[in-house]
Amino acid sequence: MKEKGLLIVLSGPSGVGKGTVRQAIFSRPDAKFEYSISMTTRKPREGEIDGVDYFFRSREEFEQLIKEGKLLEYAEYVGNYYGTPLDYVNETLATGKDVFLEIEVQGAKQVREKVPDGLFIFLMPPNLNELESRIVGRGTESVELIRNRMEAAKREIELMSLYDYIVENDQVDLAVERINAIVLAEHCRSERAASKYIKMLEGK
Ligand SMILES: Nc1nc2c(ncn2[C@@H]2O[C@H](COP(=O)(O)OP(=O)(O)O)[C@@H](O)[C@H]2O)c(=O)[nH]1
Ligand SMILES: Nc1ncnc2c1ncn2[C@@H]1O[C@H](COP(=O)(O)OP(=O)(O)O)[C@@H](O)[C@H]1O
Repeated sequence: MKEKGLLIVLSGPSGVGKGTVRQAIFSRPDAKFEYSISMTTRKPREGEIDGVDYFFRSREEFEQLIKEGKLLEYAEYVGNYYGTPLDYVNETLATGKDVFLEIEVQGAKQVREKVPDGLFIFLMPPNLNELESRIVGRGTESVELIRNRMEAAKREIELMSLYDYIVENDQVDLAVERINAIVLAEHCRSERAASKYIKMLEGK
């Protein structure tokens, strides 16, 4: 039987750079993980494609999926639902591939409870001033909302003890290297996983 893949969860406070780091990981031709495309009820932004960036669904459709137990986790974030399709994760892990989730902290907490042997990585800002500049720099929020975001970020940072590793996102490329190194180290911890990794290096 094939050894199951590793479930890798990248989370962290809003505005820390989760989406940016995830895109950098998957824009590399040698990306070793499978990205789980999330479902959301938020409207597509310009250039976003259904089935590539997200599976865009109506609230009714999303609530039906919740009822049917089709989501590994879900959360409501700034007025929209976001969730991880369960079947894709299970089926991909069963083929021995590592699955990568980039999700906000409430969802990550649910995954920690359901998949305790996953690899949980918390992305940290270098400091709170820098986090605030990134939220402001993104230009999507009003002054009032930025204050709320900063308060929420402090509460989100308190949840970091639920994670296996903390990665500082001072520079995107460095954060990507750290994440890749952590996954490699995790594979080396178990002998069976190490033999799987050797097979991967051999291209089998
Ligand atoms: N719980 C959960 N959060 C998700 C999922 N997919 C994306 N997110 C998070 O939802 C938040 C909002 O994402 P998005 O609307 O793309 O806006 P962004 O703030 O520009 O990244 C980000 O923190 C994502 O990490 C998911 O499947 N589940
Ligand atoms: N290492 C970094 N240094 C400087 N700016 C960054 C870095 N990582 C992300 N950013 C910027 O911070 C803002 C928030 O990033 P984003 O990926 O949307 O965060 P999140 O997905 O965690 O909410 C974006 O404008 C992005 O370009």
